[in-house]
Amino acid sequence: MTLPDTAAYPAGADRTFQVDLRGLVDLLSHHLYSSPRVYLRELMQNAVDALTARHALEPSASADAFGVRLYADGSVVRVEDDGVGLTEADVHTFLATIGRSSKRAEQIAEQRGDFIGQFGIGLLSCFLVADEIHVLSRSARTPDAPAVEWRGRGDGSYTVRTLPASARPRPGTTVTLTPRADAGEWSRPAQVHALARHFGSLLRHPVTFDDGTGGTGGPYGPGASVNPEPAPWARTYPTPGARSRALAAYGEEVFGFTPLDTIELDLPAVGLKGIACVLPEAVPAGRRHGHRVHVKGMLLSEQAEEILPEWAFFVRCVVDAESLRPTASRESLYEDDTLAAVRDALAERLRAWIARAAASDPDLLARFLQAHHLAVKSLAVHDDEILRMLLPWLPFETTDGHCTLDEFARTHRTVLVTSSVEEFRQVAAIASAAGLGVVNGGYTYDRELVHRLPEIRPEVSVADLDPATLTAHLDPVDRETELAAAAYLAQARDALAVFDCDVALRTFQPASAPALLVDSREARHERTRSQLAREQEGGLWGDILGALRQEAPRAQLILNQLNPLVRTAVTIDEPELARTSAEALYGQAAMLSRRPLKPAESSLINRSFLDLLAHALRKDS
Ligand SMILES: Nc1ncnc2c1ncn2[C@@H]1O[C@H](COP(=O)(O)OP(=O)(O)OP(=O)(O)O)[C@@H](O)[C@H]1O
Repeated sequence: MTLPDTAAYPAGADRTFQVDLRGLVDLLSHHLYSSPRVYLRELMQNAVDALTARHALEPSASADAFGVRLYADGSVVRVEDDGVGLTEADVHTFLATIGRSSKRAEQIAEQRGDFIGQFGIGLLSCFLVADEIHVLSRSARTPDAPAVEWRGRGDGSYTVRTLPASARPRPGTTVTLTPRADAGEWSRPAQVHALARHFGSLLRHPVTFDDGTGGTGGPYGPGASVNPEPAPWARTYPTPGARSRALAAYGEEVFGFTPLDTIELDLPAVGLKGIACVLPEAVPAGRRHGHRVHVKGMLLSEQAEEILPEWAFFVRCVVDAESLRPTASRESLYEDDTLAAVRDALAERLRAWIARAAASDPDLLARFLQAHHLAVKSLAVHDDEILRMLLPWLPFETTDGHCTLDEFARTHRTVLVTSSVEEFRQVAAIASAAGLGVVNGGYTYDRELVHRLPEIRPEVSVADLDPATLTAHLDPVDRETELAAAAYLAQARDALAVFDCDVALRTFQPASAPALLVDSREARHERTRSQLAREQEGGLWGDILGALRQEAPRAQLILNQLNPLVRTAVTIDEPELARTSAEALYGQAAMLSRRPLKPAESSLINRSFLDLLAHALRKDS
């Protein structure tokens, strides 16, 4: 089908895109803005940008010469500023042209960083709560220009008319919205006041709020200040202690927890100031927290993750920066070189705080590590400096209980480390009775970190604990005992051959432990693979598994000659009972290792228990 050309557009002529404003607003409200409440942030931000432009025009004016006045009485919301204002031509160019912003114009390119807005779409957010935007403005750049009135409607139409100067005697702009009934939630006076405080409490220009009651009926105004005090880090305090208490109290007010400590942030190069609050409790590793980011005082994002690296999940920050660039939604930051540099510099500040605590405040360091040792471990793995500073202080699970590596290395010049929690559980009691110092390397980062201990404590050596190391530390029994037990050991080996398990007799403490099953997870996997390969012999799968087969290390059941039960067991001359007792000892040692049991092992435990019970009952009857 060919569309007929209208007379205004001869065939082949260039045409102009039409914009369906309703569709565009719908898109913004569902995909760009998190909530209709952002309309107030956008209006306040435009007012603040207009003040910035006015100050550039009149540099000698004092900082509080120009301000912003908010008004909400339940039926209208008004934002009035003493900013640079607009002429009729400006209105056509900027207000009525979506995507065009005066803050991006060529001639002010060098000043662009002074403004928060730049995309030319922020005003559209007003359509989230109202069908019409009413603007009354008077230009400070062209003081003799008349006042101008613009009415923009959600259907895409607008009207402009000029008014006598008396309609707005002083330069500046007033934006008035009459919120729809369905937007009442965002336009009630108390709500507008709360939103204004939320977004604007750190703004540097005077911002006031009026609820239209003339100060008689309502809690605000006229002229109640939204930002009565400068940011807490910009105030002066009588003592450093008073300062840090005030910053901690602010952190608590903003985040709802009492910080373990408050770290001041100050990066003059990007005009950034703020605080990082150290969380008093551990958070799951890798959970990133949103930080509150203000740009030129205006709260843009409460969920900005980008300003700190991933490892810094033990703090939440509030910062106010001059030259970070928000994205169009304002809810995150534009990833550019400045943001990368800010992230690095803030990370450096956090490291410096850790270093200071390590060097001069052991109590703070201990409380910090108690809550955040996991975060610090993840950091130390990649950060040599943190590793050097903090590795000796980090807690580990060892055969001497939970202690720091430094404490542990004082009594164990050779530190052995297991590769899994399960191996540690198997050997801990026996290794410590044998005088070996073992650290549980099974938790994330731990084995890697323990192996790096000699970098900072060269006198200490670290080795992986394998079954052979442990067995070598268990005392062999004398020849005579070994010979006397030989028959029993042979029967036990035969009974346990199905589990690829060897049996040996040693003496070790504690004497109450009858047997120790020395095995490693890798060895077990290797044996499972070999077994599968044997079962599938000849098939394609069997060939593949067979090709992968290595010399599978065997498990070892080490019987304890010091244990009374074992002493009796090795003298059993009844073959069936000897087998059953060996199986029972194996089953008990496997259960003690707390690793998951294979079905064959569970049924072995079951069977040996019943056999032993039957044997005991037979004997009694
Ligand atoms: N209070 C105001 N005073 C003077 N000019 C204003 C005011 N509000 C809006 N404008 C003009 O209207 C233009 C469009 O505003 P809008 O909020 O849509 O976009 P922006 O602020 O430029 O960019 P962004 O989409 O990033 O907010 C602005 O660039 C500015 O020229």
